[in-house]
Amino acid sequence: MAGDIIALSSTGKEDGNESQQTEVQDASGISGSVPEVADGKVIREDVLSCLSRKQKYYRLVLTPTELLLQGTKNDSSFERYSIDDLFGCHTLRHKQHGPSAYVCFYLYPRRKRVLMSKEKLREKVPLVFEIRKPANTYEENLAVAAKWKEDANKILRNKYPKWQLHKPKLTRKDSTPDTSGVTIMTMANESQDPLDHDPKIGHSSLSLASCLLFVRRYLVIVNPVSGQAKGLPTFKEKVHPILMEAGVKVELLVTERPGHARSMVSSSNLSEIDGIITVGGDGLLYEVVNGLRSRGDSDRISNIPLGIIATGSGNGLARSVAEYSKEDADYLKNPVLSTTLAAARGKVVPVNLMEVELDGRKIYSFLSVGWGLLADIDVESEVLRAIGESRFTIWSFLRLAKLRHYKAQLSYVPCEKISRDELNGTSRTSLRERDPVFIDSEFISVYSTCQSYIGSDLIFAPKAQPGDGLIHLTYLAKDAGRAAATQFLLGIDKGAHLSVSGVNYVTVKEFSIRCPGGITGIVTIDGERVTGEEIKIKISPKPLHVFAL
Ligand SMILES: Nc1ncnc2c1ncn2[C@@H]1O[C@H](COP(=O)(O)OP(=O)(O)OP(=O)(O)O)[C@@H](O)[C@H]1O
Repeated sequence: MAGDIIALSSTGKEDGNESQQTEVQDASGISGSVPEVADGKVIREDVLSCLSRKQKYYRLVLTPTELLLQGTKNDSSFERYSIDDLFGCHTLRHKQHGPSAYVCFYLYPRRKRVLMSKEKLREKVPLVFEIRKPANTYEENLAVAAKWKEDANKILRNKYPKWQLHKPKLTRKDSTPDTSGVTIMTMANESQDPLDHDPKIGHSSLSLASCLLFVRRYLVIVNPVSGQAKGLPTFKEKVHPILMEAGVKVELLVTERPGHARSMVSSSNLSEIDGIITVGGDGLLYEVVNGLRSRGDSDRISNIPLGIIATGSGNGLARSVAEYSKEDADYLKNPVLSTTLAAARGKVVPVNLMEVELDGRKIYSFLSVGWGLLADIDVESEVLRAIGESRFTIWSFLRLAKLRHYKAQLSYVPCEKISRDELNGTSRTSLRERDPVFIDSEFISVYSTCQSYIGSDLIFAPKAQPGDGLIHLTYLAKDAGRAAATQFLLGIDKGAHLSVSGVNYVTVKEFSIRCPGGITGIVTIDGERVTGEEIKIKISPKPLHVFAL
């Protein structure tokens, strides 16, 4: 622990005053001026002792867009961190109650992991600085540390306005939402500490200096049996610490049975909840989306942003959202970190949602509606669940060997994006609708999605864009034959299935399937089996809002 620091200078420029060129001479040996910064503003700067680095002293500079570190005497270059990579800031104190206070910045920048590789991936870089002026009491040092924290959090709040939701209500004692008999644990309280046992900081002797000012409140729903049944430990060890760093207060629901999440979300008081995070797969998310949309109360509640921590065996929406926000590489390497940071950041993207009408019932689908070959494989291969993902390959061969055809009338309204050139600056709607199409035939498969990926590595609609209002529909009629069906299945992991001869691909705003005497065969909505006479699907006018970086 740094113990002999003397005469540190500090410059705090409240409310974005003009930058001053400040000379610093102190025990650190760092001298020189505050750098010219890109946006011309220095909000706060100081020379401080850094606990999370081997080198002790750094000049630390906070601007509205960057955190800069100058480490070496007479070195005018600065290590630069974008504010976009800052996910939280807290003040800390030593557990032995010395006079020093500390400020910690939680950064997750992209860095090269392997020396020769060009690939940069997100990685935690916590920066802990000691505030200790010779004559100051702990309270006085804490006041200086708190200024850094306030300034950093103010920048984040200005940049990400969702951070300010419900702020006035957060000062009162914890209250668990009315959960209609469902047990929800309040996870975070003053004694919990995102730093505890953090090996990257290497100072388990530090704890939070004052109680966390929670700026947002999330309901986290964990399916403990999803994927490899590691949902709960994953949440506790990898997700919750990052949410705490970002000042998120967590209400936790661990599901006990199928349908639990849906009943909880559809009936509880969610008025103080700023986001719902699912830790599981698409099945858990399906329950949450339908539970939310079944509520009769305000649009704000049914449109609460959703976060998806992908720990299930099917994570199509999480993968699609990572692609929309250009976080693919990070997602593929570490889906839990990538999706947790998105939830912690609080930024959202609009995501297409389909409204499915099935014999008078309304069901919401964020991923896919399938009938025929793909739906058969998805559902019937459940009997081989124990063997993992290879169940799909085995069942595909079985179904191709005994190809089935289903008689129906498929109708759809083709719809496409109007190019920017055609729009030419006018405020016309960007979708063009064409005349309805009716096809009476025997079908091998009808499959639709409104996202790019339908599984972690199945790119079904490469051209899908977030919230573009389009359903991507494919169908194979009987005369396409087995060869086309085989090519179709083989091409899905690369998006090559759409160019197979005999595969029809259209973008639509609505479609329906009618069978004489009711739909035969299996119909799936987001992988869940449904039954009915007639099914009508259209794009929902209200998209989902999903956390994305
Ligand atoms: N505690 C529980 N016990 C058993 N099933 C549950 C529980 N909680 C939720 N479920 C059900 O588990 C199903 C699958 O959940 P989820 O999508 O999170 O995991 P998954 O591993 O991706 O599963 P799948 O491969 O079936 O999609 C959901 O339909 C949900 O209703």
